[in-house]
Amino acid sequence: MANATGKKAVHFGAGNIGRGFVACFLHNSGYEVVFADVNGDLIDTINSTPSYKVIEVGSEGTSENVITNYRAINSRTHEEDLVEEIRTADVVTCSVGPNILKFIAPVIAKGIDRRSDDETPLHVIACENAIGATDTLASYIKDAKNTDPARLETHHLRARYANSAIDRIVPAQDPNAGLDVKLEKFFEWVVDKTPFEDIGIPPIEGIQWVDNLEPFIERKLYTVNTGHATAAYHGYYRRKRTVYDALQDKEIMAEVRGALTETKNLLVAKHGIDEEAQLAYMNKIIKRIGNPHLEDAVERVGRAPLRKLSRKERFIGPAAEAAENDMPVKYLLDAIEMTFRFQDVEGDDESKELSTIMSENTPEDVVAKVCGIKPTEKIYPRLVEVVKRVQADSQEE
Ligand SMILES: NC(=O)c1ccc[n+]([C@@H]2O[C@H](COP(=O)([O-])OP(=O)(O)OC[C@H]3O[C@@H](n4cnc5c(N)ncnc54)[C@H](O)[C@@H]3O)[C@@H](O)[C@H]2O)c1
Ligand SMILES: O=P(O)(O)OC[C@@H](O)[C@@H](O)[C@H](O)[C@H](O)CO
Repeated sequence: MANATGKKAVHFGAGNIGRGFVACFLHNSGYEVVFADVNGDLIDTINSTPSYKVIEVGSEGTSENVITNYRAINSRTHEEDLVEEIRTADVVTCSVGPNILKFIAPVIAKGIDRRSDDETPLHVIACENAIGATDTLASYIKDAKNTDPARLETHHLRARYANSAIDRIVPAQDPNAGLDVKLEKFFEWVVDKTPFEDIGIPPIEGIQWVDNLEPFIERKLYTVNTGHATAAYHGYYRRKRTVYDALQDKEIMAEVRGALTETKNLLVAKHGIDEEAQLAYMNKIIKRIGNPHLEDAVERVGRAPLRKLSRKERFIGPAAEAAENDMPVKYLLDAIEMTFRFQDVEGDDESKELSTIMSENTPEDVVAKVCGIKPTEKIYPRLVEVVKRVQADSQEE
């Protein structure tokens, strides 16, 4: 909905990818950005800082982008203000983490419900590392707890939802850097255009609009994130500080190449991606995650191991599907084992929960609960063996 000052986007999650990528592209496309977050200090800093820098770093040197025209609202303490912003926004985006989508859904539902059926519907795009993240958000928004079932029939007149695949490495930032964000130069933001076709796609420069997102999101998650996480978990186990440090170790590099060769075989067979093109993509990704300028800590990349060990995620997703098709999964299983060993890491609640789950459950129950894999699936006995090995080592320690 265009207002007197131009286009407006509400973005949930003013963290690394939010400030460094999504808001930067929205700003460069002429949007005013209203950040919604729950971190009070961050909200205050955003509201008292009129501009911040997005700093791209790489072997080609450094370049800077200055971001202005934004505000922030605390979604915990100022819900009514946020509902009004959503009522009058053109776009809602988010990068809060896949497990947080259920918490942001109620306020988005209220904002959508207040919109007029006669205006252009709100464009909603979740920017998370997860397959179908916008669909997940939409299902929470449309849940009877958040939207009156009687209003669902006309909901499409007030909001439309498009899945996306977002790719840019944004490491944890220097705590003294204020709002500035240091990140890699490379970016890719691919969005399904089909839900917006009859209402017009939002004019966000840099988005690649596609008809079929599945190959893009699977290629991204099963290459960038599988490779990144493989390096991080092997690196954590071998006490490396950053992903760059991990990749200097020849054995870890071989594990990363092995895992990405296994996902390459699956992606080529499943989506008909050209093998040479996927090999080139894989090599480019290995170079990107090994960017020495990013200082990307293994703990950030390995964060939330329970999420990363879940059914549709970067390891279990491709490993289960490849095993079902009798394709090799040795390196993926090595990486899965390292993920199960990522326990009790300071500042990572899921790594603590993982430790409890591992100590209180049989290997079979762990595979069922954590990975969502059934005994009838071909990968099942191999995962049980992995869990047994990790549990046995924990008992010895
Ligand atoms: N950092 C990257 O390289 C990168 C790249 C692509 C995609 N992503 C994805 O983007 C998402 C965010 O990652 P990040 O690295 O920016 O994390 P981050 O921790 O830097 O940012 C998350 C932000 O969400 C906020 N938040 C938490 N709960 C909230 C709530 N209920 N309402 C509003 N805000 C809330 C946090 O306060 C924080 O500011 C994840 O899904 C991640 O997988 C990250
Ligand atoms: O954000 P996560 O926890 O899903 O994964 C950690 C990193 O692999 C991820 O943030 C990458 O930096 C990003 O996906 C690159 O596009």
